[in-house]
Amino acid sequence: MIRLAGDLWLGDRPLARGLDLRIPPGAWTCLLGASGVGKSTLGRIVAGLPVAARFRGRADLPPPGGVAMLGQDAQLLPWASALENVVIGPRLRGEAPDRARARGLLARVGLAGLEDRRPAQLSGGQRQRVALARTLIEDRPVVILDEPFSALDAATKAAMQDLAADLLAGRTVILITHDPLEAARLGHGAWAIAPEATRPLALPGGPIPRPLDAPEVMAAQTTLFRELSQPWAA
Ligand SMILES: Nc1ncnc2c1ncn2[C@@H]1O[C@H](COP(=O)(O)OP(=O)(O)OP(=O)(O)O)[C@@H](O)[C@H]1O
Repeated sequence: MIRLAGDLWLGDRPLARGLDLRIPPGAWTCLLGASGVGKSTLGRIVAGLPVAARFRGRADLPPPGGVAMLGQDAQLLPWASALENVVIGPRLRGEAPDRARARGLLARVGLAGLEDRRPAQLSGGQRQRVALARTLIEDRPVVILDEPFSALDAATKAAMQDLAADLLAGRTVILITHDPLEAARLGHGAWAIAPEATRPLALPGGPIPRPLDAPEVMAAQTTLFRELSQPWAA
C-alpha cells in the first residue's frame, strides 16, 4: 500500500494539510481537487521525481524504478517516429530497445501501420496512444496518469479510458483528474484533496471501466461534482 500522511508545503506556504492518502495495490485510485492544490506534485513524489514542494510526514512509496508516469501532454519527441518515441526510455538508459515489443504495443493501442509517423502527423488522441504505449513498455507495477485524457474530445476520451483500463488491469494506477465522470468510470477509490484536509469520495462498485450511461455512474458523477464544488469542511 502506497501511503502519504502529512502536509505539503511550498516554501513557507502550506499547499495541502492533513493529507492521508492510501493507494491500494492493483487498483485505480483517483486524485481530485482544486487546481494548484498539489495533485501533480503528489504524483511526482510517488514517482520519485523532483518537485518544488516539500512533503512533511509519513511516506510509504514504491521502490525506485517501480513507477511509470503519463501526463496530459504526450511529450513526444517531434523529430522521432511513433516507434522511436515508444522506445525512448530504454534508449535513454542505454539499453537495447525491443522494437518488436514496441510494435506489438503500438498495435495494442490501435496504431498498427502508423509506426513511422512523426507526432505532427498524428491526431491528439493518437499521440496520447503513443504515449500510453511508451508508458506500457516500461512495464512498471505502478502507473501514474496525470490528466492524460483531458485534452481529448469526448468520444476519443471515452475510448482512451476503455483502452487504459484494459491495458493497465491489475496494476496500481493513480489517476489525477478534474473530471468527475472519469473518476466515476475508472476509480476503485478516490480522494478529494483540499488545502485543509483530504477525504475519500464515494464511487460505484464493480469492474472498470464502468459504462458511461450506467445510472450509478451518472449518479456518482453528480455527487462528485457537488462534493468538489462545496467549500471544504475540514
Ligand atoms: N517548478 C515549480 N516551482 C515553483 N512552484 C511550483 C512548481 N511546480 C508547481 N509549483 C506550484 O506548486 C503548486 C502545486 O502544483 P501542482 O501542479 O502539483 O498542482 P495541481 O493540483 O496538480 O494543479 P492542476 O490541477 O492545475 O494541474 C502550485 O501552486 C504550483 O504553482
